[in-house]
Amino acid sequence: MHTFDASRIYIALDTSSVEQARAFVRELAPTGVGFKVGMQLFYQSGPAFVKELTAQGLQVFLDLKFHDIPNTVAGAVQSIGELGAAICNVHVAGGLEMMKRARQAADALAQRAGKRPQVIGVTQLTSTSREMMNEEVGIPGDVQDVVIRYALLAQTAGLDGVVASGHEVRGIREACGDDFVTVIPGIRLAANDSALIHDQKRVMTPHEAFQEGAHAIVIGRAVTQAAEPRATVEQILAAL
Ligand SMILES: O=c1ccn([C@@H]2O[C@H](COP(=O)(O)O)[C@@H](O)[C@H]2O)c(=O)[nH]1
Repeated sequence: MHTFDASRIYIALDTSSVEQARAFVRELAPTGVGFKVGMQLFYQSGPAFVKELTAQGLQVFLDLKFHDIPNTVAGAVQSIGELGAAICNVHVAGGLEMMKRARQAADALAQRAGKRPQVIGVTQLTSTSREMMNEEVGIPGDVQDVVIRYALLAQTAGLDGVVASGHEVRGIREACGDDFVTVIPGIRLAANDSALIHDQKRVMTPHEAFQEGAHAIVIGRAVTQAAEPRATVEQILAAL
């Protein structure tokens, strides 16, 4: 039996079929974890699968990373609002006005339905390295500095928090305060095993991310591609 609040861990359901996703949910829900539905699953299973999860009382992070003009993003938040997800997200790079409109749409939902998802901003993807950011995308400086700047902008817009890597959590908490939510993907069980890091660049173990002060973490392949996903989650929880 573990004392750690398992709902601070979201398992990324990046599966190629809804049946596969359901099988993971059946196996892992008893551990108390939440689930992240991203583009791969949402674009095939649609809102119905999100509702299916929230109707069971499961905690869902709907990771669709909206990035469009303010009016369209506000409409998107309104559309997904009634699915009952705990968290949804937008790209900070969409700008202040876009983020404000996303938050307003969530507030309008709270007025109508009595609750709303937390709206958080994606800073720099955990698959982005300093070289990629500087040379490919053309944003100069340290990733950490850019992420903190984005986090401050997200906070100014009224967002509840950000998605970042574990390497930036401490800086975000210092800049934005302890209540500003940090949700951390790029989680690997052995951060120094390059074969298991896949396309991620800024990685950390669950223990390290929570030590840094993460509010929640996202784990995908380290669990879903494990030989025994349930035992892997239990081991992570026991170590926390
Ligand atoms: O910066 C980001 C934002 C989102 N993600 C998402 O998290 C999971 C991570 O999956 P792993 O298999 O654990 O790498 C995935 O769904 C991404 O879309 C992210 O990795 N980084």
